[in-house]
Amino acid sequence: MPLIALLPGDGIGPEVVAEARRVLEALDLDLTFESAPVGGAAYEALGHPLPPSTLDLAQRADAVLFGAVGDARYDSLERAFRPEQAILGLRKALGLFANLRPAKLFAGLEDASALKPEVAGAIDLVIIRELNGDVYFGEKGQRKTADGRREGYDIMSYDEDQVRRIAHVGFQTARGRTGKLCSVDKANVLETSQLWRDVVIEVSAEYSDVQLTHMYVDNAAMQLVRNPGQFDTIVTGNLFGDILSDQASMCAGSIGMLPSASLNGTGKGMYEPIHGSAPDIAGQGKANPCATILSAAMLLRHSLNAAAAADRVEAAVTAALVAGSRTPDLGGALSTSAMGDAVVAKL
Ligand SMILES: NC(=O)C1=CN([C@@H]2O[C@H](COP(=O)(O)OP(=O)(O)OC[C@H]3O[C@@H](n4cnc5c(N)ncnc54)[C@H](O)[C@@H]3O)[C@@H](O)[C@H]2O)C=CC1
Ligand SMILES: CC(C)CC(=O)C(=O)O
Ligand SMILES: [Mg+2]
Repeated sequence: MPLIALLPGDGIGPEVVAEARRVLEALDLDLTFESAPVGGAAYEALGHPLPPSTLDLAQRADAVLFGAVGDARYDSLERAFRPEQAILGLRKALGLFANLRPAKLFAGLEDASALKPEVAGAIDLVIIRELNGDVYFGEKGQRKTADGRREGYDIMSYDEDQVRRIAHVGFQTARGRTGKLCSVDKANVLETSQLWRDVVIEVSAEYSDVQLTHMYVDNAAMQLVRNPGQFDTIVTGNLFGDILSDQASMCAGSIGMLPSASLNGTGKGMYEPIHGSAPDIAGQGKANPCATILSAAMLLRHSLNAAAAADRVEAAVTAALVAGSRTPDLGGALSTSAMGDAVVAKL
């Protein structure tokens, strides 16, 4: 019986994870669930954002369903104790180097997109974001310059093995879709990106069936709103992927719609919406649970080998949206749990 670790976290995390759990339970798949605190909730309960008991559960489980972490009230803590360190720590400890962030416009959401309907309608892409390296995991700190001024620093780096393994994920993903891979970097300025580009080109020799292009990240940000339909698979680093996926979400209607899968090549994975803990709407029943429900579908597909069940969940989300079910971010008035009800009713 597969064990799913539920790590709801902070803010809207518990609200959206509760709905995704209901959807998974409604499938009657014989899953077991175990929950543990993470982020600010874990700091309050156990004095650390990623306590050993939570990490142990994540390591024992077949898959992890994660909500979100973070709240301004922890922003003055020493960095090691801040909620966000929990998500970074889990990604590192579980070796989750490949983050898949699909962005497509669900039927009927053209009016929710920030783009013109005819532009938004073409969006169907996946961002493959490297998740274990880059500036997020480099040496960082604050120090004093020789003349006594404060200076902050974060080292950006990738080694060739890190780039190679995510490049393979990019090429393989593109191969399974329309065969177009766009590698996004900043090779005109950054040495980290130059190595990235060189290694991606080397790996491309093994994928002659995939059409590889390169784009600078600033242009990619612009092209995503100008013509998102030109992209199929994007492979990029941790920082650029983080930013571009939030942007892509709004092209597709709402940040409350985008799921993600974080994988390490073993079949085990962590699944989470791309959004954060949204303190501005937490506790008000306004959060859109679809990103987390769709993350649960990715969990079924990638970790439990249950593609038919994943298809069922995705079809139920589509059917609920087509029937007009909308949370406030999509221009509707349904509460988080009413949106969950609408999806469960369509399973
Ligand atoms: N993976 C994680 O746990 C992440 C955590 N964070 C943390 O979350 C906290 C808030 O960060 P923000 O920059 O405000 O980003 P955020 O993604 O939490 O919120 C940005 C905006 O999107 C809205 N939003 C987000 N999810 C939504 C949903 N499901 N339905 C409807 N509206 C939604 C929020 O209300 C807010 O206006 C911070 O502490 C941050 O560090 C941020 C991003 C990812
Ligand atoms: C809080 C960050 C570490 C994570 C983030 O913004 C993301 O993964 O999208
Ligand atoms: Mg982010």
